[in-house]
Amino acid sequence: MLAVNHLSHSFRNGTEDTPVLNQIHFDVGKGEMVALLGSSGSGKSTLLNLMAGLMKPTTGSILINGSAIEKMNENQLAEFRRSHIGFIFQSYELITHLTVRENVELPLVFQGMKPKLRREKAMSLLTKVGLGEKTEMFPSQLSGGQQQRVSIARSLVTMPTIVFADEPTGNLDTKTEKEIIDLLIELNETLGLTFVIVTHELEVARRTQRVIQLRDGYLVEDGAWAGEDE
Ligand SMILES: Nc1ncnc2c1ncn2[C@@H]1O[C@H](COP(=O)(O)OP(=O)(O)OP(=O)(O)O)[C@@H](O)[C@H]1O
Repeated sequence: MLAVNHLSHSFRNGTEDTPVLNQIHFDVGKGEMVALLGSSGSGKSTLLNLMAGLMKPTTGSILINGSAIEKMNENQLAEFRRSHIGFIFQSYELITHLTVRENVELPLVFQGMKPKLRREKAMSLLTKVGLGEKTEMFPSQLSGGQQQRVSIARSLVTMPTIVFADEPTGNLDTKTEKEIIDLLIELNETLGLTFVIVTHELEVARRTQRVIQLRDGYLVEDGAWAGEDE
């Protein structure tokens, strides 16, 4: 499903290379739900951006369903991301002048799907995430938790191979955070979707099956959640 092979990444500051990830190596199987945990600056976002094909690694490779994404050119990658990768952002990234339903339909518009079918798919997912009554509203008319539900529905509407989430509960209060985690777990269990969730919220890590911890660019733990400390 996902294989991260001896991945290292450095950023160039002027003439100096600053290593941010060092020899990161792990696999994620189909249907797994993994939390990627680490304190600020540990390299979580960089790793997520590499896995989602938003950046190319300095060395190492990332295989999704057996395809090495770092070897793809721009067009191949865009096409691959459209059909295989879902992404949930901390700040939702919804399009304000489109309705909730239109936002969820958008990835299917890019796939060239016919309006009737994409509308049905969007409505069905919006019902699943508890927004069946809000489909014709605009994002600004919804709460933060509801906007994140729209973003989740949008990330799943293409039935991607893997869904990456970047601090999906980072802007939410504790109660809403719990509801969003419950929803992600339910979607993982009922649809067999594979999730990698970047977080520094221990509550998220406590609830997933597996936690991968980064510290200063190194993978320091990989297994079931075992403690209170980061
Ligand atoms: N474009 C860049 N150029 C130079 N250095 C960068 C760049 N992006 C990130 N870094 C550095 O890489 C390191 C890891 O950053 P990253 O954003 O991956 O960490 P993080 O664990 O996601 O942190 P946070 O939880 O605060 O988002 C940091 O030291 C950061 O300063």
